[in-house]
Amino acid sequence: MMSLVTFTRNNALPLLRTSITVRIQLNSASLSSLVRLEEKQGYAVVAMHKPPVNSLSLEMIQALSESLSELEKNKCKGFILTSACPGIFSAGLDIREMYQPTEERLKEFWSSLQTLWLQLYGSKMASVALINGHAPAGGCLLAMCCDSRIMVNGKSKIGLNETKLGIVAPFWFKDTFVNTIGVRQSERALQLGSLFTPDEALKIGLVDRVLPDPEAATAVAESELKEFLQIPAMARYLSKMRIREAALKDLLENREKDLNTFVNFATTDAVQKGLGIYLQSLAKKN
Ligand SMILES: CCCCC/C=C\CCC/C=C/CC(=O)SCCNC(=O)CCNC(=O)[C@H](O)C(C)(C)COP(=O)(O)OP(=O)(O)OC[C@H]1O[C@@H](n2cnc3c(N)ncnc32)[C@H](O)[C@@H]1OP(=O)(O)O
Repeated sequence: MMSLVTFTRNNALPLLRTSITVRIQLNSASLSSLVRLEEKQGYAVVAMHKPPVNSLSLEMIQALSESLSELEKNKCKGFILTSACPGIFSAGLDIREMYQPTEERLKEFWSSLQTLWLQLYGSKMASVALINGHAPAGGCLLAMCCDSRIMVNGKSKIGLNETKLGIVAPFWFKDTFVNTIGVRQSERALQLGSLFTPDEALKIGLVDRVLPDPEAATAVAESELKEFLQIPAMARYLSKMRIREAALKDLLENREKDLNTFVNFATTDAVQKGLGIYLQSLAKKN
C-alpha cells in the first residue's frame, strides 16, 4: 500500500526555552495521504492535500484528527495548518457527505467533525493557519481554531457562508466565530453568509495579517508561530482556555443533542433540495 503520509525530515531542535528537545517521530503507516506532515525545527507543518478543493469528507476529517493525535503523541509544541492545493485552503465540509446520505455515515461524519473541532480548538499546541486560498464555512472554522491566521492576498475569500446554502452554522461554529470577531460582526455575517476578501477579513479581525504572496505569508506564519512558542507553554494554553473553555464545554456536554439536531436538520426535504441545487450550481460552473 502507498505510504499514507508524506514526510520531510529535518534535524529537530527545540524552539522553546521551556521545552525539552523534541524529535517528532511521526508514524507514517497509520496516517492518510490526505494530510501531509512536515517536520520542522521544533514544530510541524500540517498541509491538507485532497485535490481539487480540500473538501472535508469523513476521511479527510479523520485524517486531520489522526495527524493532530500523532503530533500530540510526539509532544510537538506547535504547527502551521495550511493547504498543499494551490489557491484553496479548504472548501469546507464535503457537501456530498450531507446530500442523500445514509444515516450511519452522516452520524459518523458529524461525530468526527465534532471530535476534530474539540481537538483543534482545545489544542495545547500553538497553531497558525496559513490561509493560502479560499476558506469558506468549514475551511474558515479550521482557520479560526488556530491561534493566529495569516492570509495570502488575492481573490480568495473567507467566512461562514452556510446560509447561502440554506443551512445553519451549528452553535459551536457560531461560538468560534463570536470568539474571533465579536458578537455584532458575527450576527451580521452569519445571517448574510458573508465571504470576506483578505483585506475585509483583516479589518474585522477574522485574519491577523495579509501578505502579498505565499512565500511572504509562509515566512510570517513561521515567525508568528515562533513568537507563540516562546511564551511559557502552560501559561499560554491556560490563557487561551480562558477564552475557549465555555464553548468547548458546551459541545462536550451536548454532543449527542448536537448530533441529533444535525441529522434531523440535514435530512429534511428542504435542506436536501437546497444542497442538491447548490451542488448542481457548483458542477454547472465547470
Ligand atoms: C437549526 C440547527 C442547525 C444545526 C446544524 C445543521 C446544519 C449543518 C450545518 C453544516 C455546516 C456546514 C459547513 C460547510 O462547510 S458547508 C460547505 C460550504 N462550502 C462552500 O460553500 C464552498 C463551495 N465551493 C466553492 O465555492 C468553490 O468550489 C471554491 C471553494 C471557491 C473553489 O472554486 P474553484 O477553484 O473554482 O473550484 P470549483 O468550484 O470548480 O470546484 C472544483 C470541484 O470541487 C467541488 N466542490 C467544491 N466545493 C465542494 C464542497 N464543499 N464539497 C464537495 N465538493 C465541492 C465542485 O463541485 C467541483 O467538482 P467537479 O469538478 O466535479 O465539478
